[in-house]
This record gives sequence, C-alpha cells and structure tokens, in this order.
Amino acid sequence: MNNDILRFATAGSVDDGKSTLIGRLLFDSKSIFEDQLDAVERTSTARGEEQTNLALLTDGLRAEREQGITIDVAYRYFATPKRTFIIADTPGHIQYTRNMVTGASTSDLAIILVDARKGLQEQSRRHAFLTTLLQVPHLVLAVNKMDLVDYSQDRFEEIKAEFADFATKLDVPDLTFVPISALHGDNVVSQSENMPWYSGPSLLHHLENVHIASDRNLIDARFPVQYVIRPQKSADPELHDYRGYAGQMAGGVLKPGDEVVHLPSGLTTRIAKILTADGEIAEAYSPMSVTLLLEDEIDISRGDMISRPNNSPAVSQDLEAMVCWMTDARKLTPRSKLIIKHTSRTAKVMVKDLRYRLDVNTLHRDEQADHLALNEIGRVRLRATQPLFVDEYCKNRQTGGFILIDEATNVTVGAGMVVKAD
Ligand SMILES: Nc1nc2c(ncn2[C@@H]2O[C@H](COP(=O)(O)OP(=O)(O)OP(=O)(O)O)[C@@H](O)[C@H]2O)c(=O)[nH]1
Repeated sequence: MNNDILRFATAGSVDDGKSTLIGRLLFDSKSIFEDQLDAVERTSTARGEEQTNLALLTDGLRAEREQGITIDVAYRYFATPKRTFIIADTPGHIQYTRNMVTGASTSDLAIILVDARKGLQEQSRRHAFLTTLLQVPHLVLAVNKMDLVDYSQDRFEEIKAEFADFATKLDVPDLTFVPISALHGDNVVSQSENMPWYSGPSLLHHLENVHIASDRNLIDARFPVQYVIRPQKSADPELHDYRGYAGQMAGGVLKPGDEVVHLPSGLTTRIAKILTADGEIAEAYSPMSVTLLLEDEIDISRGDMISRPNNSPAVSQDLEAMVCWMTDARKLTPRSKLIIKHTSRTAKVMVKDLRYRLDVNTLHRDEQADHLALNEIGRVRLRATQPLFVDEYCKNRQTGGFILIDEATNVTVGAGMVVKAD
C-alpha cells in the first residue's frame, strides 16, 4: 500500500536545468501539485487512499524538521494516478555534498542531470558517487538540453558510454539514461518526436513504473520503539487497558502470533495484536507506523528494538561508519564528543579515530587525515555510551544510518552509514 510513494532526489551542477525539469514535471503531468502538505492530504483523501499513507509521509518530514536540520533541501510533492512523488530538490551550487546526503538518504531514486553540451562534469561523478554511497537503489542520468545539440543521438551515446564506464567502478544497482529537453518538454512526460531514435520511456513514465517494492528489506524484522503507550484506566477495557509500543517498521514483516525478541533484554514473547489508526491489521512491514501489543509484560522503553529471536541486529557500542560532515562551525576529530541519533535511540558518542578521509573526486583515501571539515567524507570509528541495535547500512538503510548532533547547539553536524558494528 505504501509502494505508490516514490521519493526521489535531483542533482546536477548549476544551470544544468534542475528547476526547469521539476517545473516541467509538475506542469506537464497535469497533476494536482501543491507545496503544502495539507493539500496533498486533501488530494489523497479525495482519491480514497488509505490515511496511513499520508501519516507516514508527514511523519518522515516532521522527523527531519525536529532533528534541527538546517539544510536547504526543498521538498515538493506531486501526484499522478499511478504514484505520489516526493522530490528532494537539492541546490547544486554550494554545500552540494551536505545537501545531497540529506536529500538522497531517504530517496528511492536519484536523477543526475547533465548538460548535453558540456557532458559529464566533475560534479556529475561526485553526485553519482554519493548516490551509491547512500545506496539509493535507482539512478537516472538525464542528459538535458538535447535541443541545443540538435537532438543528436551520437552526443547522447557518447555521454552514456562515458558515464557507463565510470559507473562500473561504483557498483550502481540500477542505471537508466534518458535524453531530455526540460525546457521544451521532450521525453519528460511524453515521448519526444524530436528523438525518434530513442525507444526508452519518458522520464515520468520511468518514475511511475520503476519497481521499488523489492528494494525494501522484507526479511529482517526491525521495530525500533518510538513511544510506549501506557495502560490507562477506562470503562472500556478493549479501548484503553493495554500497554502498546508505537513506532515505524524499519524492516521485515511482523504478524500477530510471531515470536519476537526485545533488545537489549533478550527476552522473548509473542505479538498479540498490531494496531494502526484505522484499527487492527494482520501484518506490518516497512515503512508502516504501527502499535504492537505483546503477550507478556516486558520492561520496554523508547529506543529499544523488537526483532526476531534468530535474526537480530548487532547490539554494539562500537561502530565503524562512513560519515559525511555537515557543518563549518566545528570539525570532526578523534575524541570529538557528539550525540548520535540512531533509529529511535539517542546516545552520547565519542570519535575513537578517523581511519581515512575520502576524496570524492578521485576516490583516493587519505590515511594521514586528522579531521573532517564541512562536506568531507571519511571512515570513522565511534564508541557510544550505551548499546545501539545496528545493521550494516548496505543491509538496511534505516537501522544502518544515523545522524550526529552537536550537544551544545542541537544542530545536526553529520550523517553516517554503518560499515560494521563490533
Ligand atoms: N535550451 C535549453 N535550455 C534549458 C533547458 N533546461 C534548462 N534550460 C535553461 O538553462 C538555464 C538554467 O536552468 P535552471 O533550471 O535554472 O537550472 P538549475 O540547474 O535549476 O540551476 P540552479 O538552480 O542554479 O542549480 C535556464 O536559462 C533554463 O531556461 C533545456 O532543456 N534546453
């Protein structure tokens, strides 16, 4: 039911045509589009969609806002009869890395725009690298301004070959090339008559049909507890007399009757019921927001994890991760003390060491580096003051991702992807 939401990020150098493309998509798709979330909400209710869809959508965005992210990523929404789209529009000029990490970390797909006249730029490679680092499952290279190269197939093939060659170094999971003119609308929403040699889908057609359901991890059940709903005195015991655990599914599938394990206690019990705002349901999977009722009383708090007895995340205070540093107010150095926000758990963390800094242009590793500055990416070892329940980011972007917060200012200063927990 949630598969009809596609989150995508756009990236490109200045003037490659991102704003024009987004405008064109919104305009030509003749969809109901509004910047305001309440408008999306109205639309979706009118279309008879399930309410939970929207709750999820707003939850995600609200969570980002609450984390005090000061990054100027603009979210835009539009819908076609097939899907609802959330675009993370990341400004290309300054702060590209930080913006892109923020915008792309929750995206199903990224569009990298290239100006057909200029071809691949250093920034296109950097964006592609970040996309793979963030494990965005689908990548589209949109070769824009085809009108300015006479809709030349040769030019398109040239850029395509160059990028495909570079992409082999990156392990891009799914790569699609589309020749477009954002200004004139060629291949954006409908097939272009100016490029009869191109037989692939228009950009919107691809966005509407790209298969994302299987990108979600449906194997490893993960339920980070966000809130504990305590029993209340009520005349109607069915309604209020229970203890429930609310949160968002971060992987796998859970059903009533399933045996589950609570972390950190290691105690096991079974799921009694799964509730949503609309009532009881038979199964929960990512990214649904649900409340679990368990058969036994266990002492469970916010930040704990519910998973399956033979398939749990690592329970560890030590993490090794790729971190993107996002502030110029301070640097990341060994012994830096920070706050880590990982799933629904918040803990203090210390940087044990910086193993290397990565040059995102050359992919060179500088093992002598002693700090990370704004927009720099490096591999670090962290030690938290309490155990975290983590998976490797390549297995699960939710339980493998985290943000780092400056304690004094409460500002997000870094984003991380777990490489290993030990
Ligand atoms: N001829 C032609 N011009 C285009 C096309 N797409 C965009 N442009 C022009 O290129 C210029 C830059 O386009 P924008 O959409 O503002 O570029 P942007 O990537 O959003 O730029 P920033 O927001 O500064 O990063 C504008 O003058 C557009 O009209 C296209 O397909 N063909």
